[in-house]
Amino acid sequence: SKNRYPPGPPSVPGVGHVFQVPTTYTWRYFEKLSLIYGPLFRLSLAGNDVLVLNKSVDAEELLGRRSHNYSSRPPLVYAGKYQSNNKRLVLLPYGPVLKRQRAAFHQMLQPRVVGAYENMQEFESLRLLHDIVDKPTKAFRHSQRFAAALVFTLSYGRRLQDNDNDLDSVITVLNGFVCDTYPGAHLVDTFPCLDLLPDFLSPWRAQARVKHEFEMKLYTRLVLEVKERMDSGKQNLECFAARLWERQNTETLDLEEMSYIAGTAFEAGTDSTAGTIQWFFMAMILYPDAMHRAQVELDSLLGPDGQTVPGFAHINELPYCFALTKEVLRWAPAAPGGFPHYSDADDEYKGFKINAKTMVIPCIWSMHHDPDEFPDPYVFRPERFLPNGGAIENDSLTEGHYGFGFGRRKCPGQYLGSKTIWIGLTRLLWAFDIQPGLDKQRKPIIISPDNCTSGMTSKPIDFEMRLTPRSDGHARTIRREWAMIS
Ligand code: HEM
Repeated sequence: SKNRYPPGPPSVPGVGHVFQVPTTYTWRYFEKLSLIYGPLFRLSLAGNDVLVLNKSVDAEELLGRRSHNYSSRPPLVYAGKYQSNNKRLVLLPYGPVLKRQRAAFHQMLQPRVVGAYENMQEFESLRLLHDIVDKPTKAFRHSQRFAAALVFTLSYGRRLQDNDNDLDSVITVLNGFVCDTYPGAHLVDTFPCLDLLPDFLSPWRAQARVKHEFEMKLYTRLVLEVKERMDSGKQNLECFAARLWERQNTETLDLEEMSYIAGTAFEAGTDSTAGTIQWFFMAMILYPDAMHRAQVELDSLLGPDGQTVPGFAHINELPYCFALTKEVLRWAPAAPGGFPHYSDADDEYKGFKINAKTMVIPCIWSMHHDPDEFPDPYVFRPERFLPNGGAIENDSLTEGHYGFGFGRRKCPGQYLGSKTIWIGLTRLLWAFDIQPGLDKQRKPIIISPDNCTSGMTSKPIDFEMRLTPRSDGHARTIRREWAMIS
């Protein structure tokens, strides 16, 4: 029948599944439902249709091949209208503003261009190693700084200051934003009629506006600083914000939009990249055999004495490190619940009706733990990505998993992000033995991937670990190389 909808759990008249869908760790709930109702199921949030996709074939078909219909985002009153003044790329509906902003991203982040950032990635990853040699207990913080420093330089054409004020500010923005955008986080997003209530009955509105002002102050200051440096003519600035100022002559980008475009690169690139590195630390503690195999590969190429730091020049000769990077992106996707897409028109798929204005959630967690596609999906096993007799040159860090999303909304930072992860992980594996922290009885502290944050992105909650240089030679090389370039 034309009116047959995908299956789903029984719902309550009027509100649908509003009170059944948890507001945290939703991907785990979706995975459970998919075992009962199948890979494609439907929920209703107070009359708004939600379609959850748990198999990659369905996501590739709907969000990929039918992307003309599934490339919008569900309207968010709190985070979209009030917090972002409808200008933040990641929440924009499909249309001319989104296309303009994505074109700006594409100019800076397309595969042809990202090769030019390798020096910067090698520089910052050496700093990461040096920071850890200096203060090994702060590895989480160092990995956050590593991720942020790269996108900061790319966005604003200068290095992130050592006092880290800008890093702290963007982390404050992000910690709020990844929760505020989560489906069900704010009642007004489920019941938009609440936006009709006056301010004195809607304290959330003032709260969202305060957040807007905070992030505007930060992002506007940063793009205006770039303009000042351009006007002073002292530097030939090669950065995202400078390109945006140049485009202003031909396009109508207002200051707020420019601030959000550059700021989005800073925030989107920091959170997901740092989170992935933190998941890597956990994987190495839980699966030490994978770490040792990668170290054997590195030592047989570069020698065991730690005299040569691996770099992009070695990427094709380190297939296991390449596969390990992909396995981290699969095993613990940075955005496990996926970013919701939104349909524009009615559609039919596999005999099911999909209404216009359906929120379509590609549950990356379920797809990456689908045993038909990834046998033993909960086990961390880089071997599953080892090129089968083929050469690594023909492989890609962004293919074979769904960590960067789908279709026309697929992550524009995927090429930069995946290479940042590769250089970060490969150098960490070369430099350190990563082991669990010890409790008071000197027994290894047990850690679990279940102990993670919940929001649009997810990362492990900070845990104790020991990072020890693999030899004095490794530590000496890191100090020497850093002294030479810093
Ligand atoms: C390991 C690193 C990264 C991961 C795992 C990741 C993952 C994702 C995912 C899953 C999406 C949603 C795609 C969809 O809607 O289907 C996304 C969107 C986005 N990412 Fe990334 N990302 C990473 C790094 C970056 C970097 C480095 C940047 C920028 C410099 C970036 C900028 C963005 C932007 C702007 C969007 C929104 C795109 C849109 O709505 O059209 N990401 N990312």
